[in-house]
Amino acid sequence: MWRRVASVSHLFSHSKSTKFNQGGSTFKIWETITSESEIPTPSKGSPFITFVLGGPGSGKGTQCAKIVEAFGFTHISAGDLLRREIASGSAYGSVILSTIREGKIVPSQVTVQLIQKEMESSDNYKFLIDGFPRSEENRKAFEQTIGTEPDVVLFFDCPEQEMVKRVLNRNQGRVDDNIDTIKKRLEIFDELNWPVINYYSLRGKLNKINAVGTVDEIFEKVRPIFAPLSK
Ligand SMILES: Nc1ncnc2c1ncn2[C@@H]1O[C@H](COP(=O)(O)OP(=O)(O)O)[C@@H](O)[C@H]1O
Ligand SMILES: O=c1ccn([C@@H]2O[C@H](COP(=O)(O)OP(=O)(O)O)[C@@H](O)[C@H]2O)c(=O)[nH]1
Ligand SMILES: [Mg+2]
Repeated sequence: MWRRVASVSHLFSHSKSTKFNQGGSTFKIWETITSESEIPTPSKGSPFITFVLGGPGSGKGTQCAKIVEAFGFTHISAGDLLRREIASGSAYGSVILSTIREGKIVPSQVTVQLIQKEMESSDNYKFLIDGFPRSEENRKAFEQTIGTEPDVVLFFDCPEQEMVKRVLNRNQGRVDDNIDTIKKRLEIFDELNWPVINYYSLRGKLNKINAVGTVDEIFEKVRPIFAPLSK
């Protein structure tokens, strides 16, 4: 089993920043330019962790599938783990279901434990953690339990109108893909996910990707970030 010995700090250089306003505060997001020399060499002795952030319907899961195919990551979708937990009839099932139905965030302890189990049972060392952390509390709980920070953070930046349209057309029979829950999820995203995005931006780890366009067009913006990694 892998265990990270020391955390890798700044992996990317930054060339350009954009300022924006959110909830009355000004945030700065770095547009990241990557180059081969800036990517750490992952080794089988320690995990290489990518957090994949973005609002509901921004295309996280879709792009994760492309990254898995091209770069051999193991995809861990926090939402899928929680849905699997409901389906398995676990003791937490009913709490998770009502939380998801209300568009709220499941207690960190539950989600982190599921992610940890998934990581530890994998033979791979390259992980895409999709849809997590959704709050600062999530982020801190992961760091404390797993004992490391992510190596790379992707943020799929998508206008609300486009996210709503995509979620309403998703057709996966999810209890939370209806207009009322989507509104709630977007509110929670604005309130709790932006601080996480800002945190990684300040730490120089954020890769903001414009999530409007075709799936392939967006993947062409993702590919250079991982290009130095072999499959
Ligand atoms: N670039 C895109 N353009 C249009 N539709 C997309 C795009 N990427 C994903 N979708 C569709 O939008 C819906 C939400 O995508 P998904 O990957 O599940 O997003 P997320 O995991 O961020 O909620 C899915 O039905 C998916 O097929
Ligand atoms: O770390 C997580 C991930 C998901 N969720 C819950 O699961 C729902 C669906 O998450 P998922 O990532 O599958 O949704 P997506 O953003 O992909 O539409 C969220 O709205 C939350 O209620 C959560 O509580 N914690
Ligand atoms: Mg998803």
